[in-house]
Amino acid sequence: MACALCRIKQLVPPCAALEEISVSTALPKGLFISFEGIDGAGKSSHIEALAQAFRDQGRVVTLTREPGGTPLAEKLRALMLHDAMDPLTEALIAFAARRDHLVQVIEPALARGEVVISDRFTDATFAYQGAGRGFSWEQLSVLERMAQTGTALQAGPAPDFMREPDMTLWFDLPAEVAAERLATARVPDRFEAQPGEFFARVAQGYAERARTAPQRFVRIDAHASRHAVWQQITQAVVRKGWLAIMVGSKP
Ligand SMILES: Nc1ncnc2c1ncn2[C@@H]1O[C@H](COP(=O)(O)OP(=O)(O)OP(=O)(O)O)[C@@H](O)[C@H]1O
Ligand SMILES: Cc1cn([C@H]2C[C@H](O)[C@@H](COP(=O)(O)O)O2)c(=O)[nH]c1=O
Repeated sequence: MACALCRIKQLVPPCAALEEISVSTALPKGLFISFEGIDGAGKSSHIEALAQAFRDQGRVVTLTREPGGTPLAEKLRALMLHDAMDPLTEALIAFAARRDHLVQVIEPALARGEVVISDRFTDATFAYQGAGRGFSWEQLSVLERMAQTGTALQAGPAPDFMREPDMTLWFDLPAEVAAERLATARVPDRFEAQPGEFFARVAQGYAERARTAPQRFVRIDAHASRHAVWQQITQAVVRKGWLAIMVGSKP
């Protein structure tokens, strides 16, 4: 469609006004943000608030979780959280659920230019099945590559492009503090029922994962007040230029 002046002057190629129109109607870039941390670190207390902050600034948000996010992956979640199994079975189920989640939900939303916020993603598998259960990180890396490659829908990424979050907000909290927070909170699932040493290992696993991807990870000091945690989250996304400064916003 040419602008009014172009039509009158019958200009070909069209003028800058047309370029402006095409720029302004272009899809925003999809963003993929994951929330990570041990059980009880405080992720769920802020995830909806971040989604709302994006909506308030005109973005469409897909809020999702792992394991889960699709009908099939939610069935796999129920198995993972409640049925006894060995560490490799657990890891395979986590990646099977993730593949379905990527193909059915995450990639289509990113291709539509949405903001995808996921309560956990692959770092949880490295932390829980890797550091927590003692499963080899090398082998988890092979599964990661298989499950997260070849899913992108937009033209552009190379065939071997492996989907990862653009930013991971890592809620870092000592295992004993998380345990205190969860003590009265709810009936524990198979993971939440694990002893303190398990969560200490999982917390170390997250720290190790953060060391390997410093450009993606943002450490959130989750031992702070809810308000201070929220400020750290908003600062991280504002610093990236993904949100404008949010004066007086709160979780
Ligand atoms: N900054 C905070 N200070 C004190 N308590 C908090 C803070 N943030 C959350 N909590 C409380 O800690 C408990 C766990 O929080 P929340 O459910 O958000 O954690 P989570 O990381 O989502 O846990 P899970 O991964 O197990 O679902 C809740 O009772 C919540 O009210
Ligand atoms: C993605 C993923 C998750 N887990 C564990 C971590 C938690 O204990 C549960 C999910 O419960 P939440 O209340 O939704 O946080 O699952 C895991 O062990 N491996 C994974 O890949």
